[in-house]
Amino acid sequence: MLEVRDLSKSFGALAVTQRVSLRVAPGERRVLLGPNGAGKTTLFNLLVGELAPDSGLILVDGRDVTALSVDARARLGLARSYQKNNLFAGLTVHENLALSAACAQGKATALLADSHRDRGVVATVEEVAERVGLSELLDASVDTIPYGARRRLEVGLALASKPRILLMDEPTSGIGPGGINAFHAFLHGLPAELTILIVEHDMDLAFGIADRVTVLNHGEVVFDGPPQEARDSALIREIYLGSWGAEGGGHA
Ligand SMILES: Nc1ncnc2c1ncn2[C@@H]1O[C@H](COP(=O)(O)OP(=O)(O)OP(=O)(O)O)[C@@H](O)[C@H]1O
Repeated sequence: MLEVRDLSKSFGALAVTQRVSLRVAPGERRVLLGPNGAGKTTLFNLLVGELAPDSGLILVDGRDVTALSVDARARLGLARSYQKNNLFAGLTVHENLALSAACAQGKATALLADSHRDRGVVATVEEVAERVGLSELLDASVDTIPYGARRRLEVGLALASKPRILLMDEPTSGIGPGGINAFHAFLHGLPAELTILIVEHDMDLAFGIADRVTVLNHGEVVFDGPPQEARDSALIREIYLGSWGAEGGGHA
C-alpha cells in the first residue's frame, strides 16, 4: 500500500531523514516513535509531498509518487493531520470540514459562499463530525471551541478528504488522559481498511493501537517490528532514557 525506499533528506549539513525504508500494509496501524528531533514530522512532510527528498522513492500501491504534488497524492488517498492546529480561523466547525471535503470533491469554489449548499459535502461533514465527536459543535466558530475539540477537528479535516492512508502527527498532544482514552476509542472506530501512520508519544496508546512500530533516531530507522518487541527492546529503552525515563510517565 505505502512503501518508502531509501528516503533521504538533509537541511544543509543536518541529515534529517537517512535512508529510511518502510512498508505499510493495507489497513495496518503503524506507530512512528522517536525522540524530539528524530525526523518524524519531516518524514510525514516527505510522504505527503510538502517536502521533496534528496534521494529515495515513495510508492503508493506500487506506483512511484515521489515526484507528484501534494494534491496529486491527496487524490490517490493520502491525507495528514498536523501536530499544531491548522484550522481555518474565524470559520465554524462545519465550514472547516466542508472546505476540506469540498476540496477533495473538487467543489471548493462553488462552496465558498455557503458551506451547507452541496449535499455530498454536507453528508461528509456530518459523517466526519459524528466520528470525531463534533456533531454538537458544528455551528461554533473554531476560535471558541475547547482545545481538545480543535485537535479532533484537525483529524476531522484529514478524514473529510476520505483518505485511504491517514497520517496523524501527535494527535493526542496536550489533550490529557481523558482525551487520550477517547482518542483510543475513536481510532478503534475507524474503518478497518483505512491505513494509518501515527506519531504518538503516549506509550500505552502507541502500543495499544499499533500493529507494528517503527522507531526513528537521528533520522534513521533503528527499529521496525511488532509492539511487544519494541516494548522489550533494550536499544529503544536506551534511546529514550533521557526523555521517557526522566518523565517516568511513559511520555517522550
Ligand atoms: N525546514 C527545516 N529547515 C531546517 N531544519 C529543519 C527543518 N525542518 C526540520 N528541521 C530539523 O530537522 C530535525 C527533525 O525535525 P522533525 O520536526 O522532523 O523531528 P520530529 O521527530 O518530528 O520532532 P518532534 O517530536 O519534536 O516533533 C530537527 O533538528 C529540526 O530542527
